[in-house]
Amino acid sequence: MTAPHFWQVQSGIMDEVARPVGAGIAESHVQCPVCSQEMPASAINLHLDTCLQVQPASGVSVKKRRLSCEDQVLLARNPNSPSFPLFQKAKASEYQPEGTPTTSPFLTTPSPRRTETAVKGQVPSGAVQPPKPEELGSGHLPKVGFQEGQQGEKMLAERLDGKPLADKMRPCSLQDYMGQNKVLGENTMLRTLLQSNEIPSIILWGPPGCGKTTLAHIIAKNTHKNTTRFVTISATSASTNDVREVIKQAQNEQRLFKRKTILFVDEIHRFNKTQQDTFLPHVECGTITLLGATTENPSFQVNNALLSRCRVIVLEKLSVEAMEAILMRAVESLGIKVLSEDLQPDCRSSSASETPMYVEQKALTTLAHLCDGDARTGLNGLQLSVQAGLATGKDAPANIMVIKEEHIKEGLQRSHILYDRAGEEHYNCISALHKSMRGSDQNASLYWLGRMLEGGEDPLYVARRLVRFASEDIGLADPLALPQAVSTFQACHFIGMPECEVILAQCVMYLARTPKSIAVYSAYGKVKECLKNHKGPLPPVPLHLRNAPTRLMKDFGYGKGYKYNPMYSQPVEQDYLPPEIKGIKFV
Ligand SMILES: Nc1ncnc2c1ncn2[C@@H]1O[C@H](COP(=O)(O)OP(=O)(O)OP(=O)(O)O)[C@@H](O)[C@H]1O
Ligand SMILES: [Zn+2]
Repeated sequence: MTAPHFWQVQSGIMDEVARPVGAGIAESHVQCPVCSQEMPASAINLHLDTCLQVQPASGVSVKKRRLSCEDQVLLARNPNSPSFPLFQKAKASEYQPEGTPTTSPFLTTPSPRRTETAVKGQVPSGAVQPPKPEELGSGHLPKVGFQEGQQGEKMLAERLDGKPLADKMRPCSLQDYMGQNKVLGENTMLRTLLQSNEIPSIILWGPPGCGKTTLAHIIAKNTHKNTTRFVTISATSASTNDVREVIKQAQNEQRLFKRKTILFVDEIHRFNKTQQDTFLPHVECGTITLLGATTENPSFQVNNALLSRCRVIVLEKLSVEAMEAILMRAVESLGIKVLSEDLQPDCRSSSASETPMYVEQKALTTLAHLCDGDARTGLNGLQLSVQAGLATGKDAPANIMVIKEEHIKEGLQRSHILYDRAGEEHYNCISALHKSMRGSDQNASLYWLGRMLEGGEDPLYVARRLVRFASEDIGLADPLALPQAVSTFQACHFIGMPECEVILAQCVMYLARTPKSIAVYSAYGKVKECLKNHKGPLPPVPLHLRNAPTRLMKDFGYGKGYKYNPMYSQPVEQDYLPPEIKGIKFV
């Protein structure tokens, strides 16, 4: 999630000051493994370059030095080294809010956002037009170009420093916004509205990294700059007071300057219903145009009154083609060349004056498939792979660096599978598993199990569901199912993931194959129904069914007339239900 820890205000007339909500966030610090010096995570790679040269390359121990010479070399050159990914990952996940001062040379070049004021008034109003070169936003990196060998590498490393690549590549115009044709294609409602400069309140609903935040920014950029201002808050960090403050400012702007406010609320589902209510009157009277983004089904998570005043736009996971286009644009911006399968890099021309890195077309395609429609995962995966490539160094004979499929796979961890343990996806998948087993489809059942486990689901959560299924859907058709499921639960409890996955798979297949019966489940349902619908006091337990452990109870007639079945050789005629409900059939 993009979830900025502060809110920022942008306006076409002037860039208003971004005000942090709560304490500002400090950049995380890491310790240099070579000299043990502490520094911001964004500075570690540059520092390592010099630090490794300054430290003597012998085995002699130096004060404060912790790693051997071999360790340093491994660390610097080998992406498989256990300590290697630490830095890369810390860098990739590290969040740098807009405007945070940074030492990265890349970010000290004027960013298009900062030059925004210079181009005000030139932005075509309304209509979606190709951006002019000077308007190209932060989504365009200056290309690395053809640099002298080592220097080219260094430049590339600098391009990757600071903010995650995904943030740097965020498109600023619909031109660079890939996919989502169902909602943005020709003659779609949204495109028409954008072209006519009519922005309604909108809730953007879609999986992580599909472009909700990006689209909101593009929409905001498309509106009349001098009649609208754009404010961003994130429901993960903003309080109700922050919301009130935004609304107050919006009212002032409306009153004093006749300017409307577009308020983008990221992860709007994180606001509770009362907080959502705060917007309501202001959305209704038009002081605020609300753009909300959510990964959760808005019909559960967003206030009904608010929902009825917004259009819900459903964004989908990005297609593989859209992902490829997004990756290609990033690769181009970084000055990395793409190697198609038949095209081998020319060793002679890849001398000192060439761009330092290539990426195999196949590797890009693999990445586009693996990131499961999440552009942020895709771009960050690319960033990790390039950084790994830079650390590995050039291939000796050809003297070039090539990012291959295996580097990509290494860069992406299993977390790429779209699975939200707390959210809707969690319920969708368990429901799909339950229904597949009920339908005796062992194939589909196994698939849904895999989706959950590979996505990081708690195996005990799945096991508990299997226990319930064994009774609810199988019951007496196969009374062995229940002990199977209970054993599965216990086994998962003993051994945990990943070993318990096959145990769960065994049980899932057993439950899918075995005969089903809901007789017990529905019979018990009838009993509950009967109890719920009973009018007046519940009938007393018939005296003959009561136990009579004391003299007094016997005197009251407890147990009187009870026929003890084993004493009879014939079936016994005896009522076991109170007379009031005699004759009701549950089974
Ligand atoms: N349709 C797209 N076209 C081009 N780039 C995209 C697209 N969607 C996402 N991206 C890239 O992925 C990054 C993350 O996208 P964005 O923040 O818009 O996702 P999101 O849907 O808001 O995700 P989350 O719910 O996790 O906040 C962007 O910075 C951008 O670089
Ligand atoms: Zn150091």
